Formats: sequence, structure tokens, C-alpha cells
Amino acid sequence: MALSGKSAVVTGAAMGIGKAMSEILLQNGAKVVLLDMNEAAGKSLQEALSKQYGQDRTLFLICNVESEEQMKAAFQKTVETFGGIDILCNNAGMLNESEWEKTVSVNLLGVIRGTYVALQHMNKLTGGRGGVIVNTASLAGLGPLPSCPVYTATKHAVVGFTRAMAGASAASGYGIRFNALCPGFVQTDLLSNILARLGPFSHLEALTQTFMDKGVINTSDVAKCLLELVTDETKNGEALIVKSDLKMYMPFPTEPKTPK
Ligand SMILES: NC(=O)c1ccc[n+]([C@@H]2O[C@H](COP(=O)([O-])OP(=O)(O)OC[C@H]3O[C@@H](n4cnc5c(N)ncnc54)[C@H](O)[C@@H]3O)[C@@H](O)[C@H]2O)c1
Ligand SMILES: CCCCC[C@H](O)CC\C=C/C=C/C=C/[C@@H](O)[C@@H](O)CCCC(=O)O
Repeated sequence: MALSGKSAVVTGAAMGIGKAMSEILLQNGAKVVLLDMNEAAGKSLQEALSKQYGQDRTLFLICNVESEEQMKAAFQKTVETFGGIDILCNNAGMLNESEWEKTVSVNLLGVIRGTYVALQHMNKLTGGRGGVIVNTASLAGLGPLPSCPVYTATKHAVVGFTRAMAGASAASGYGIRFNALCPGFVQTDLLSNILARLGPFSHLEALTQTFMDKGVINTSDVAKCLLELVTDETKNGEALIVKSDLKMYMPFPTEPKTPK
């Protein structure tokens, strides 16, 4: 998929990985709608990106992915402004094992909500022009982080949901590819205040640190992987792992054709 003229929506776009995703999409010719609940950071980023890439290439909309009303309004405004939606990055996420219900609401329900609201606009069967949806999971979506059991659960669910949607889309003719992005530790605010974020599992902070000591990558490393999943039209149902010493597609076992 060539990105020139394409329109993208990025959730959690104001900071961290979402900010890097927005930048690389703009660098490659797309128009980008930045969705985030952090109004100050979102407006500041839009101003900076507008100066760098042009006034008509970016739009910031304050939007909480937990809100069906706000998500529907944001996607409708995107279509009205840029004529449609070709790319969705369900990236917004949080980590707080004390606020575990909110963690589920943002990390999992927010991804499902973004997918289903976008389908109404992207699905070729209902007048859309197809495209690609990339869900930001995590390496913790493929293997457990003992200090973050609920976060781990949400990211495993995002991987499973993404792969199932990829199959549903291919079988139904939606014209939309679905892929998961599974980064290891990335230098963003999410890695700050770890003890507070681990809540009842803060006694496992040292264990988590042993994993982090294996390496922390930059948001730009993740953004390059996003670009690969967006532009390579052979990718559907994939989980792309990126960490300090490895970049690979998860080799999921294929279903046994017949019992042995
Ligand atoms: N940092 C890491 O080590 C790492 C590794 C793998 C995956 N991830 C995932 O990457 C994604 C982005 O995280 P990050 O590291 O950039 O963190 P971050 O905290 O730097 O950025 C998260 C952004 O999402 C926004 N956000 C949070 N809740 C929201 C909501 N309800 N509605 C709208 N926006 C919301 C925040 O305002 C912020 O701008 C998350 O899904 C996270 O789980 C992060
Ligand atoms: C407290 C910071 C949490 C950051 C969460 C981000 O999503 C980054 C996740 C980064 C790495 C996850 C690693 C998961 C590793 C598992 O696959 C497994 O190998 C480790 C489980 C522990 C064990 O080896 O038993």
C-alpha cells in the first residue's frame, strides 16, 4: 500500500509510540488524525506536525477510546475531513495493575471499539475502500509478564482478536488486513513509575527489571515496524515482534489438519 493520499487514524497519538507512528505515516505521505485524551499534548503535537508537514495533513481530536460516543464522532469527523479511512492504528493503552478494570477497558475494549467503529467506514461490503488495521499489542501479548497479569491478559486478547479479525475479514471480503504489533520494552512514559503501575505486584519489580535489562528500544524502531505492516499487503493475521535483539514474525502453530 502506497501511503500518498491515504488517511490514517492513530489512537494514543499524542505521546510515545503513537506519536512516532503518526510521524512516520506523515513522512510517507499519509494524512493523519491524532486521537488522544491528553488535549494539551495532542494540540501541541498537531501544531508541530502541521508546521512540518502542512496545515491540511493533520487533525487532532480529543477522544477517549473508552467512549463509544467519542470514538464514533472522531471517526465520522475523520471521514468528513479526509474523505475516508484507509489505516487505523489502535495504539492507545495503559498499564496499572491496581486499576485493572480500566486497563481492560482501555487496552482491550478500546481496541475492539476502534475496530468495530472503523469497520463501519472501511468495510468494502458497506461502501468503504478497505485498508489495514494495526493493533498495538506487546511482547506481553505472546508470553506472560508475571508482574503485570492483567496487562498481559489484555495484550494476549489483542493478539487473539487481531488474528480472528484477520480471518473473518479474509473470509468475508471486507478488504481490510489486520495485524498485531508486539514490541518489547520501549522508552516511553509507560515505563515510568513502574512500582505504582505494578500495584499488588510491585514486589516483582526486580524480576521485571531483569527483563528490561535485556534492552529497551526507541519508539522509532516500533514505527518502522508499523510502516512494514501497513505497506506490505501480504501481511494479514501477523504478530510482528520487535525488541532490542530481534525482529520477527511470530510463527504461530497451524491448526492440525487431521488428528494423528
Ligand atoms: N512502552 C512500552 O514498553 C510498550 C511495549 C509494548 C507495547 N506498548 C503499548 O504501546 C501502546 C502505546 O504505549 P506507549 O508506550 O506509547 O505509552 P505512553 O503512555 O507514552 O502513550 C500512551 C498514549 O495513549 C494515550 N491514552 C491512554 N489512555 C487513553 C484513552 N483511554 N483514550 C485515548 N488515549 C489514551 C495517552 O494519553 C498517551 O498519549 C500501548 O498500547 C502500550 O501497551 C508499550
Ligand atoms: C513494567 C513495564 C511493562 C511494559 C509492558 C510493555 O508492553 C513491554 C513488554 C515487554 C516485554 C515483555 C516480555 C514478556 C516476556 C514473556 O514472553 C516471557 O518470556 C517472560 C515471562 C517470565 C518468564 O520467563 O517466566
